Amino acid sequence: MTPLALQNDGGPLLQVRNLCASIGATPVLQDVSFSVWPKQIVAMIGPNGAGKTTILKAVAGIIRPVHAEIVYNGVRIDALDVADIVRMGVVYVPEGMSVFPEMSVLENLEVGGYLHRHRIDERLRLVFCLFPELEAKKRQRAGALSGGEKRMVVLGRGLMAGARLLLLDDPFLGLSPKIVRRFCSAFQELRKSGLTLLIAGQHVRRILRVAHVAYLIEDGSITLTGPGPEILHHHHVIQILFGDTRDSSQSAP
Ligand SMILES: Nc1ncnc2c1ncn2[C@@H]1O[C@H](COP(=O)(O)OP(=O)(O)OP(=O)(O)O)[C@@H](O)[C@H]1O
Repeated sequence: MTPLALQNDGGPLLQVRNLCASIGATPVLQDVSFSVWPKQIVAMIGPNGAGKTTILKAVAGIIRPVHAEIVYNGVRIDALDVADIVRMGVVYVPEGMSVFPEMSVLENLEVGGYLHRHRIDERLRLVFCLFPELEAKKRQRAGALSGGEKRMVVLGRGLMAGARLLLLDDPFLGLSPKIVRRFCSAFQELRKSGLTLLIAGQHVRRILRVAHVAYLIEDGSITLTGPGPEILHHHHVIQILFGDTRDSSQSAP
């Protein structure tokens, strides 16, 4: 896999400071600050409704924060449009398996690359290298794919957009343990090739096992930070996310 170049001077790739966001009149995030370093896998975990998706969408420019300073690769992005943020390499990959069902797998992937048409072949090679089954089915209707394959297309579309920082919203939702393992390997491959991943979601054990750094979000604020495997064993995380006092690494998922 070809390494992807980034102009980073050794500092954080993404710095979010004092992010406050509301949905309608309801405050959802309060003073969220965190950093993501290049080639890291960073996790955002927390109970339902804690604000994980809102953080990803604010970074991607999909939700306009009430207040924030968001710096990506040395450039302030919190007032930019979504398309400009995508062009810089920050790509939000939504949860779910939404594909254009009547279009082919290849056409679905090409839709993701419309902002970077000149490097479409290189990105297709990356997607097909990660998920050879998509290459084998590239002329088939995307609507006929399995759930796991559709999820590969959704991630593939994000890669086709030229992602350097992938914002992955609940990437394991609805997937079998076998496909979850495939995606974990794909994430590690992407990281080795130079990408940085910010993963939010409910499959906490899976996510924390691959995360260099994890942030626990509760009621719109960061309440705990640490290396992924350490957070997995933290008594507060076990209590609020697993609802018991057993060692969280021992049970599925
Ligand atoms: N479209 C919306 N309209 C109204 N409230 C919303 C909307 N989207 C999110 N919210 C509220 O914002 C808060 C944060 O939601 P968010 O989706 O960021 O949480 P989350 O941590 O990603 O949750 P989950 O793990 O359940 O996806 C929740 O209280 C939610 O009810």
